[in-house]
Amino acid sequence: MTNSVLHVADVHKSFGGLRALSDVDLNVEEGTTHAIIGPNGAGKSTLLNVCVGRIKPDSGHVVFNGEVLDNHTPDEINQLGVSRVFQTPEIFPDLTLLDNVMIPAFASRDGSFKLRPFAKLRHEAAVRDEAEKTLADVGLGVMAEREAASLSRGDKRRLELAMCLIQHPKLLLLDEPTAGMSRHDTNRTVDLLKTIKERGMTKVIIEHDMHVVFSLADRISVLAQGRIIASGTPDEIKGNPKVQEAYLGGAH
Ligand SMILES: Nc1ncnc2c1ncn2[C@@H]1O[C@H](COP(=O)(O)OP(=O)(O)OP(=O)(O)O)[C@@H](O)[C@H]1O
Repeated sequence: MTNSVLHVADVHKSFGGLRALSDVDLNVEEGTTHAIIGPNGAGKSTLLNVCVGRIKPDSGHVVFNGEVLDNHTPDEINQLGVSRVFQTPEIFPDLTLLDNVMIPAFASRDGSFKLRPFAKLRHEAAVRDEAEKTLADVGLGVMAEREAASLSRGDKRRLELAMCLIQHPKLLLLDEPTAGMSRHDTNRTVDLLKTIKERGMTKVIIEHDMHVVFSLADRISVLAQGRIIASGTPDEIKGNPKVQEAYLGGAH
């Protein structure tokens, strides 16, 4: 029997007169990679923001691992095991890569990092080892002592991914992880995400690059004008005329 890690139930969200999400239902099964695709402005980022508690829906619910998230802050949702890689990487530019990865590791081991940041130094050696290993996993091992500001855009995204992975999230949400990357960097990122998939981590990925989507996704949901117009396996989505009309046959 499959196990739903993330359940989005009948979510609505408007910004003023604009309906960004209407009647959105989504089920993400444990260990799968679920892609959300759709044209620009379809509501994909809004949906991820609702899932991580950055945007509160007007109605409907998000349930993670059986827990209703309605009243949880983004920090609490992160502590429950949900991590997100943003469209614009959220890193500490003045710190080294190693420090960037150690910070969320302290947070996930000891509760909110903001509370007692340096009371946790006894863990430092173990955390440092794991941070070095995680940087190596994402291909940034040799740059561990460099300042994060000096990285290329693609490497910043890989760094942010390392910052998520070290938290061992149950659910990883990726908002256009290959946007702006060269084909070479995109392929490296796809390989990395495949490795993570082999470890059984559940992922939701927003992506415009269909090569990436069809390389990684077990299931795909298509958003258009704030509504899910189709959900299914990659083959079902490829053959769905509504999807071809709304998305695949369009500008993308
Ligand atoms: N904070 C906000 N205030 C007002 N309107 C917003 C806000 N956030 C998003 N929107 C609008 O909601 C709609 C959905 O935006 P969203 O960013 O979720 O789409 P998207 O599918 O992620 O688009 P893209 O692929 O271009 O990133 C758009 O019309 C956008 O302009």
